[in-house]
Amino acid sequence: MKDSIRKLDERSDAPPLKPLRLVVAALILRPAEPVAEVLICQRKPDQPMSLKWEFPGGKIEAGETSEEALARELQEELGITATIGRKVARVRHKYRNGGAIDLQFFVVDEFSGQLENRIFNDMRWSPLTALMEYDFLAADLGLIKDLSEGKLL
Ligand SMILES: Nc1nc2c([nH]c(=O)n2[C@@H]2O[C@H](COP(=O)(O)OP(=O)(O)OP(=O)(O)O)[C@@H](O)[C@H]2O)c(=O)[nH]1
Repeated sequence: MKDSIRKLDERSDAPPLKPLRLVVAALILRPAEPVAEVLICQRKPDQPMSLKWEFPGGKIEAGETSEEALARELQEELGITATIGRKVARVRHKYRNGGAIDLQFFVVDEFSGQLENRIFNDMRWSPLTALMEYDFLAADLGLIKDLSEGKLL
């Protein structure tokens, strides 16, 4: 008993934990030969983790479902109205700055509106098999390996 109380006390000296950020991202697909293509986006030079590639999306806000949050983000970032499809992956990742994220990926193969780059440094369609050529955010690495090897879709 004494032991566990001491351990709790020790822990209270630690810096406060950063809250887990709940994030959703989209694999927007379009048919192509010989393999389907997915939309990838590059972060701006002045953002944290600058110039890394990621999938469009962002943080879930209070009161939103994952799908609602993703539809909102795609409207804000790309100007499209997307139909959010099935969830294909969920990963937890701790970045070195101490921030942890819980990231869910959904397929989108239907949207209306004209795709428009509103916030990214660059944006392009990549064949699934070419994804490993891009410098992606660390949390995405397992997913892009699976996608590039045809394991997930
Ligand atoms: N949209 C998106 N975010 C991702 C991916 N992978 C990944 O680690 N993230 C992280 O998830 C968070 C998404 O937050 P956000 O899009 O709302 O805002 P942000 O980049 O300005 O981040 P910040 O508010 O933490 O500075 C970021 O910290 C981003 O680095 C991904 O593939 N897509």
